[in-house]
Amino acid sequence: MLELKLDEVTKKYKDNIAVNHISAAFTHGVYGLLGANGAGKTTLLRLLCDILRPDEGKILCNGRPIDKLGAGYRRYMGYLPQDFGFYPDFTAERFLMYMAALKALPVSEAKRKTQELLAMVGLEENSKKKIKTLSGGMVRRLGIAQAMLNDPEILILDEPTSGLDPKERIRFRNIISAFSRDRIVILSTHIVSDVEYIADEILLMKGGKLLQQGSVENVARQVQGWVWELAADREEAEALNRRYAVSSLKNQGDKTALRIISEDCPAPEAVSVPPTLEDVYLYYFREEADKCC
Ligand SMILES: Nc1ncnc2c1ncn2[C@@H]1O[C@H](COP(=O)(O)OP(=O)(O)OP(=O)(O)O)[C@@H](O)[C@H]1O
Repeated sequence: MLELKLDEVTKKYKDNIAVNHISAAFTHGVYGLLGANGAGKTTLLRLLCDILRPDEGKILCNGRPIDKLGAGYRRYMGYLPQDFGFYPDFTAERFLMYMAALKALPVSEAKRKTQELLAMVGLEENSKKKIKTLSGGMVRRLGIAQAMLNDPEILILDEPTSGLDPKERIRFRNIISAFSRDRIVILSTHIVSDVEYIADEILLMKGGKLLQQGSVENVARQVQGWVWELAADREEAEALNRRYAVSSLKNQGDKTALRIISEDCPAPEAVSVPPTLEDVYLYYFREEADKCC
């Protein structure tokens, strides 16, 4: 079984520590790298792909440093960068054939894989269209397909679901779940629901550090006893919203239903409820959530 290991890996951009002494291990399954903008996700994924080299620490594949494995390691690897480059005048099909050639696939296999992947990501009807005429979601799906051309043992996807509509997100989840059997899939996102249902493990990153790693249930357990629900009148709801991290707020007649993350009980009528991954995310990233919403 393949094992990828990060051992105290650090990467700096001048004085900015983008990845700060991260240790983690990956065997087969889906790993969801979750963090707000600037958490260091892209840098970590680029390190795992051997595009960047760590300033400190080691990355090992089956016990061997990946920089020593070189091309041998990259053969194992499929990568979808955050902004993947393509030729806008190529058709989807031609682009996949071209990428297959870069990955040194024999022509007959490239043809077979191209058709198989176009069908898998739901682009067969658009295969002869130029990429510049495809929607953002379709281009993203094409990016996912190109990352899978060489049947990689390690698939690394940077924000694969950005630009996908809800239907495309579900299709993506199903593709990844099926693909991840016996392989390592690591994907980054700041959208909790994208990884909540498919990730075997969650890695929560903030400020270059790994805050948590574990199953969805175990990570969610970090805020066990700190998630509360209550119904309040409008004025009280507004006051609670200013004071606490509120993960949901719904109007229900003349009352407002709130879900609050707080180490202390926010109001006598509040009831403790089981935590979700979304609650954990809000607990750790409240400032970021406040900034963006
Ligand atoms: N090439 C670079 N040169 C200098 N600083 C960089 C570079 N790339 C990233 N950074 C900085 O490193 C930190 C981590 O960035 P990174 O892109 O890895 O985070 P991220 O979690 O992927 O964020 P996002 O979701 O916005 O892509 C940020 O402070 C960012 O500004």
